[in-house]
Amino acid sequence: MTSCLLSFNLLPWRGSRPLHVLKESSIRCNRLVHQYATAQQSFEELGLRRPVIAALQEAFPNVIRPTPAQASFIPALLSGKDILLKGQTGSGKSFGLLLALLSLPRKFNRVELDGKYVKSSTTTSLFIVPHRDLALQLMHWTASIHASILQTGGIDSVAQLVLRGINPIPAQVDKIHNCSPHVLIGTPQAVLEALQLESNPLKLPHLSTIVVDEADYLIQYTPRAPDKYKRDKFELDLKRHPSVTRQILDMVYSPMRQAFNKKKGIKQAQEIERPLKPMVLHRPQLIMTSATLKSQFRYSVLTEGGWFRQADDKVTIVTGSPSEVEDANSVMGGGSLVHSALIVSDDGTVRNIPGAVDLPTGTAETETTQGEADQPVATEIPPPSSEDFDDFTDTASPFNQNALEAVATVFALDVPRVALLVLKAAAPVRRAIFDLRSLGINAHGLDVLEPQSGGSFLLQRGVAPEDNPTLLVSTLATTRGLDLPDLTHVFLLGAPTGLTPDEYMHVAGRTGRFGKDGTVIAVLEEPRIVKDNTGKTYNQNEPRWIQNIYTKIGVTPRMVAHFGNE
Ligand SMILES: Nc1ncnc2c1ncn2[C@@H]1O[C@H](COP(=O)(O)OP(=O)(O)OP(=O)(O)O)[C@@H](O)[C@H]1O
Repeated sequence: MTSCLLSFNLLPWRGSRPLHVLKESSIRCNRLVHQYATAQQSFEELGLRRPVIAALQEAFPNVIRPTPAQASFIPALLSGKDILLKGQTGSGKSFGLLLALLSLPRKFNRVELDGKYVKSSTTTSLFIVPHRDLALQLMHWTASIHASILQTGGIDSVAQLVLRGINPIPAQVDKIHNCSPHVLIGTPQAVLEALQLESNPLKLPHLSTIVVDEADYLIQYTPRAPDKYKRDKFELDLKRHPSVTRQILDMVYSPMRQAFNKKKGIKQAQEIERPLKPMVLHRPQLIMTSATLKSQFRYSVLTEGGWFRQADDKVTIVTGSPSEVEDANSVMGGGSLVHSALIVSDDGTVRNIPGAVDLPTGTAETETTQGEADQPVATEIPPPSSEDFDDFTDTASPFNQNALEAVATVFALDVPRVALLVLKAAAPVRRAIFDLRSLGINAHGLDVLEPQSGGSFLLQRGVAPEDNPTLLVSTLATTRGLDLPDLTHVFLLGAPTGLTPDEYMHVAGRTGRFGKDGTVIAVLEEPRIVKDNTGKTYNQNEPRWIQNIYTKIGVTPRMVAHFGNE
């Protein structure tokens, strides 16, 4: 406890929050984003604390001024507003949110120490992310910034993790209990487990802020189905089996809603107004973000959950799209993404998808209008724990070897340093690595904790040697939000039925970030009849599925030069 009491001074800014500086309905708000996007504000002007900015400049000298997205949401966050934030992949959302959370005034409790009551810092914000590697990435950014603050205290008082599969949750909770971090970063399942412990030190309703990153992945929502019966059924399922993140948010916001409703006799979820007692009054500011927050998601979380404040001027909706980006080189997410797809026949021949063109085409990521019934379901899948791979020589591979060979060919010819191969959500990563290594590829499971397996690219911004490029292998479940600055190519192995344009865009968005170019190549099987797990047969047409996605996101595929189109 003592070290923590000493080190909370690390973040000494305790000025009162400015009053709501932005007054906008969601529509007016979009205009405001546009205005911000062209303004050349500094981090200081946005309200970040000076020590945080100084440490940022020391730790990340390339981060000179805010991105348009950051310029839009940082002032809103610091003014205490709830925020729904949609911004292009690689536009600095997670990074900027972290900077803003580090700039929030620290919260304090009175605790008994040696018979006296002293002020002790408590956790100020909770940052919920979908998977372990993203949590580790945020922690690494925080640690780099913290290391650059001259007036040092322990990193534990600034940020801590709550994650499954590293230390037992009770041990992590004890650490939080002994020294509350300013920002707690965790995955939903681990946070829920921590909350369910008797010794739970996380007083969620006392937090200043809760951030849900990749929110449309973590929170299911009622689809825009034309059929009322289907909608009602979906709603009922949601109530019966809420996702873990829904459960966490309900734990925080439902009691307040009920208290308010009881007091006011109002049935609908309402904003808790000033006249209530302070204990009931406080509700953590809520921020949800993703590159793909569809209007139906926004509507759903703003109305159904009862989590967001209801008053218009207390919720900021920030939506970003490439059309708002005027100078591609001056902002992130402005690089050009090239999309390609290869079709692999059973005889091993490989051709480009019909309609692929020979000329470079820019990206045109637009909001999609597809039905939203196929939402991805967030699952926490542990990454491969070790690089000592089993010998699979005597067992049949579930992977199409011709498809892996196509990946290996493009990788060998085109990838200068590092590429990412994304498999279906539950695919056996270790087996894929074994197969790729048999083809002579320097393949590793993407694992932030292993330097060879992504850690050096992800955390230390290391540069992969050109003489032996690396192919990192991960799954659709574990790539969201990850930032691999050196990445030039993303391979998507197959197009699982149900892959949504949103999921595709998140995968594609691992490259082509901060003004750099990137290439996304889907490697697909010929249309065929396949059996599902229950033995039922269905038509699998991966090329058509990907073509539909291209149409919905408005891109024209480009030919991969080494292969023909017949
Ligand atoms: N203002 C800035 N100037 C330059 N680089 C920045 C700035 N802000 C963030 N970055 C860098 O941009 C990268 C991407 O940021 P981040 O992961 O936050 O993007 P994102 O919008 O959350 O992406 P995604 O939607 O894919 O999760 C990081 O490497 C970060 O260091």
